[in-house]
This record gives sequence, C-alpha cells and structure tokens, in this order.
Amino acid sequence: QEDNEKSHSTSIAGMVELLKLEDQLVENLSQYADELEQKLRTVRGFVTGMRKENQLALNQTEHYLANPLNAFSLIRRMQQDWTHWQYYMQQEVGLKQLNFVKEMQQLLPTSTDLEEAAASIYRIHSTYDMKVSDIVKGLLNGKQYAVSLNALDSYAMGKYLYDQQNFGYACQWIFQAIEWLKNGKHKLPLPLALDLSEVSRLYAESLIQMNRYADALNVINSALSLKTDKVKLLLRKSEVEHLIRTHPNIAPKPQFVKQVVGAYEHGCRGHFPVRSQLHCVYNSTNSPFLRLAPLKMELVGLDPYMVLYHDVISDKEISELQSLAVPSLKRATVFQQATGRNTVVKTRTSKVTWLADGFNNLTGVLNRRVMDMTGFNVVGSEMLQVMNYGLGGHYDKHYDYFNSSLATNLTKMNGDRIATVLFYLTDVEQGGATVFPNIQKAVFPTKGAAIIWYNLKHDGEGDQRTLHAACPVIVGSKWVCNKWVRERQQAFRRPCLTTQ
Ligand SMILES: O=C(O)CCC(=O)C(=O)O
Ligand SMILES: [Fe+2]
Repeated sequence: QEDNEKSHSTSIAGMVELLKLEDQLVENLSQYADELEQKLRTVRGFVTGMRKENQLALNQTEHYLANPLNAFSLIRRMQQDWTHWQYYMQQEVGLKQLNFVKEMQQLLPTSTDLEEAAASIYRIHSTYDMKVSDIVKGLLNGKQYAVSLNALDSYAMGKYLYDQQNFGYACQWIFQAIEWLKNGKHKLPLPLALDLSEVSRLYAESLIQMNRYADALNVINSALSLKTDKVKLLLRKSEVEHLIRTHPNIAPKPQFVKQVVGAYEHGCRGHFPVRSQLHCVYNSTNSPFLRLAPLKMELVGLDPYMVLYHDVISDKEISELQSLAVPSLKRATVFQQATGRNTVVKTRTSKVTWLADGFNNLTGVLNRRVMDMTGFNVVGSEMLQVMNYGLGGHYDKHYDYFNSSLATNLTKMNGDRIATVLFYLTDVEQGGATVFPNIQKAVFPTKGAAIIWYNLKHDGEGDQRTLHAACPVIVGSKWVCNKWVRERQQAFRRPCLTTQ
C-alpha cells in the first residue's frame, strides 16, 4: 500500500470527512439539477408561445401571411431567432458543477479503499459466522439494524471475492445482487443501473470455477430469457455446454474453503468461559495515591498476570484524548523483523497517533495513572498511543513483546515491553473484544476500563501465553489508548503478585 493512501475504511473517525465530502457532492448535484431545470423552464416557456403563433398561422395560411406585419415578423424571426436558439442550445449546462465533480475525484476513495472495505465485510462475515442473506438485510450477528445493502453493494462484494478466488462466498453475494435486481421493486436509476446479464455472467463464472457446469448453464439460460445483452451469454453458453459434454461426471468443488474455527474465533464470539466476578477488589496499595483513591480492580488471571480496572479514565478525559488524536490519526503499522521497518499490513486495520509524555496536562495525568495502576515507573516507556478502529477493524493475533534475539536499538536501550496497559475509551456495540486465545480469556471493551497484563516471564523472555488479538469490530467505533511499559526502569518494581 502506498504511503499516500488514506485508508479510509481503517478508522471510523477518519471517515467523517467522507460524509462531509458527500454532503458537498450532493449539494453540487442539486445545483446541477437547478441549472438544468432553469434551462428547461426557459425552453418550455418559449415553445408554448411559438407553437401557439405557428398553429394560428397554419389554420389560415394565406390569410395570415396576407397581413404585412405577420409576413415581416415571420421573416424576421426565422432569420434571427433560430440562430439564437442554436447558440442557446449549444451552451453547456452545469459546467461549473461538472468541474467540481472532476476536482473532487482525487479526494474520493480509491479502488484499494473499496477492496479494504470489502475485505472487512468478509472478515466480519467469517469471524462471526454470519449469513450473507442476513447481512444484506441488516441482520448483524443476531441484531437487526435499519440498514440494508443494495444490488451494487452485493455485486461489489461478489466481484471482490471472485477476484480473491473465493468462489463459494462470491456466489452468495452475487446471488443476492441477482435477487435484488429481479425483484423489480427496487429499480436502480440509469447512470448506476447494473446489467443483469453482466451479473449473471459473473455468477455463472463462479459456478464454473467450482465445476458446477450444469448450474452455470441454468444461470445462463435464465439470464437469456430476460431482455438483456445476449451476445456474451450465448458465447459462454456454448462453451459451458461443451464443458458438460466433456466432463460428464465431474465432482463439484467444496463450496467453501474449510475454515478452522479456532480459539481466536471462539473468543471473539464470546464463547470462552465467563470470568468469575469473585476477584473484584479495591487496589489501594500500588502507590501512595491509591490509599486516597482506590481503584476498582478485577483480577483476570494470575499467570500471566492480568487485571482489569474499571472507571479509571473519565468521560471528559476520553473526549479530550479523542479530540487531541483526531487531527493526526494515521494508519497503524506493524514492526517487521525481516525489514526492520514499520509497515502497513492487512492484519492490523486501525488508525493511531502518539502523544508524548509531556504533551499536555492530560498526558501527564494518564502516565501517573499508569504508574498507580501498574506500580511501574513509566520513564523510558513508549508514548501513549491513541487508536481508533474502522470498518471491521481488527488486529490479528500477535505478541506485544519484541523478539529479544532480534532486538532493535530501542529495545536494547529501554528493554522489552514488560507490560501492556490498554484503556478502553468506548463501549463497542458488537464485536471488538481483546482475546487471548492461548489462555481462553476475552475482554469486551467497556468505556473507562483498562486492562493490564505482563508480557514477559520472570527471566525476561516473552510469555507466549500473552498471544492476543483485537477481534473485528462488528458495529461501533472502537477507541483505545495504550501504554507499553518498558523493562529497564522496573528492576525493583515488579509486584510480588506473580509467582514463578
Ligand atoms: O485493541 C485491542 O483490543 C488490542 C490492541 C492491541 O493488541 C495492540 O494495539 O497491540
Ligand atoms: Fe497488542
């Protein structure tokens, strides 16, 4: 992915500018309609008058022309007026609006944006085991929304999956597009009209890819019975008939790539054992401050050490963090051991910004709170990272610690990431859990909470049980803020809670 790609779909907050742009484009099209209407009204007005005069004359031709005023006027208007009309008709209407649309093209989402958006819908679909027929109707993970997808949306999904050679799922989406088009109720307006024969052809191609030649032939035949462009269909039809003759006993390929439902998916779907609420305590010991203002702490696990604090960041602090972050959100990257560089990857779709410790009062306050919660010193740790997920936003399974044998200079200086502190800045309506598939723990975001875990074992080696992921968001704008606490400063601080 190019650096200049905006990656529109990877953050909900970042997509707000698209809505504003859409507003401008709709207003522009409305002005275009006004201009057309203005011209139309002028023309219609004249036609009425001209036709009246002309009809009057035609009913009594010689009598009409016998009058010198009529004769003169006829000559005059025929000599002059039609030249004016010719120029008037030639004048282009709405040039200004046309230029505006041309100018805005560079700000519109690219084909890469559309692919990413389609990949995200597919990710939601497969991670949560939904049905395409439900999704198009706005039924997401068992919850009905007043939203649906039209034929163009479904076709775009089908086309994307076809290009990904994911033919079984492509078929499901294309089928929905065909149903939509056949159901005459929803007619798409002309400039956007979808050609049913084109859609049927893609459906047939997907079936052919799955060796379902007879089904493909049925689709082609049914498309041929419609008033559509038939040439390509007829050509393909004879080829499919040939395939059927030459492969009479071919077995259809399995409709779907076998998807292993692993611990990760189970966690995302909320199928891990529920945490017992028994381990809820007030922490008033980590720092002198906590003696005055104890924090609600829920023990998630002892080994690896993992706690969930409730109500540790206020709504006011959250909105300040968000407004600080919005202007500088950039697509998140992941450090690649192979190249030693941070790179945009498909496995992490969100936008982030970093806030230096001394950025303002709030960053100072939050860093002190991290110290209170963890008992760790944050000097030499990483900056606060504020993150907003987008459409189907996720972060695939990963460790937060570095691979120590390939340590970077930064790691060497301040040590590895001994602990992760993850503030949840929003609730997430559906999806978006943080899951630890190796230890069967899942935490669903609650606004104001923060989860903390240790990434390293006592010997400083990475603890593989901390493998974790951010599940795809289904519905919601998920905001988090994290702090990676580095090892170097913590020589005497690691609390004795962990036993090893
Ligand atoms: O957003 C989440 O739930 C987890 C984020 C995460 O693991 C990370 O940013 O390293
Ligand atoms: Fe992480």
